[in-house]
Amino acid sequence: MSDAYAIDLDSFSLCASTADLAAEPAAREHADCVEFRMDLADDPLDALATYDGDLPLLVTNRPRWEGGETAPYDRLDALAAAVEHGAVAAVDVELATLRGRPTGTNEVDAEGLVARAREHDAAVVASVHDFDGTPPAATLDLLLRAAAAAGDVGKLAVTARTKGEALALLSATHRATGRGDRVATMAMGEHGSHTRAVAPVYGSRLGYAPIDAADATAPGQYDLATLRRLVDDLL
Ligand SMILES: O=C1C[C@@](O)(C(=O)O)C[C@@H](O)[C@@H]1O
Repeated sequence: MSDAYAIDLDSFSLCASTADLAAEPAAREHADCVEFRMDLADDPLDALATYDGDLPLLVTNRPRWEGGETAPYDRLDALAAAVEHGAVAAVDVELATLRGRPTGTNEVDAEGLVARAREHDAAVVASVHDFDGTPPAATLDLLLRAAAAAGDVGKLAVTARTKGEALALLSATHRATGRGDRVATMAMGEHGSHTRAVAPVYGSRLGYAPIDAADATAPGQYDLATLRRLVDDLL
């Protein structure tokens, strides 16, 4: 990564989530970075090769087993190639991968990917997603602690089936920040939308929003301009 493209993980950064890097100019007004969803793009490495936008990139290549679209066979290799790009400031790696989930035919394993990221000064976002619900408080604490230890920031996206579950995620975020863990949190789904605006108040370092609401990459996301306004009003 070149210094011009750093993402500040010591304060809140808002990522415009997109599968189309050509949309970056439209994100500049409100976003601090772009989450490039490589798994949703047609030729992600080609798109990266020609990227010359202003915003730093966080690259994500989500496998199907964690709610994404990538077939597992080449996804870590593609991420390892991506972190060599000067605009890539961070890479998302699932905690399950970092914990040794088999990586199949990839030449690069999780350790190799992290080493490649380090070589190129790209931060590692260790991520956990629960698309079914929100685990009990003790599990939220364990997951956040483990994710924060495994990456430069530990990200936890759960699904809030009730407002109470959304509140449980906010409380876990508050506890994690209190014990010094660098985390990013959000509750997916209708009951969790407000956590995207409020979690940064409790220390969440990353938020995600589509430039247009129609292109949401997760349930319950606000569009980019709305989340920027809400977060800025609260922080
Ligand atoms: O992991 C995340 C968080 C997210 O799922 C969300 O709920 O905003 C959106 C994804 O694009 C991103 O990779």
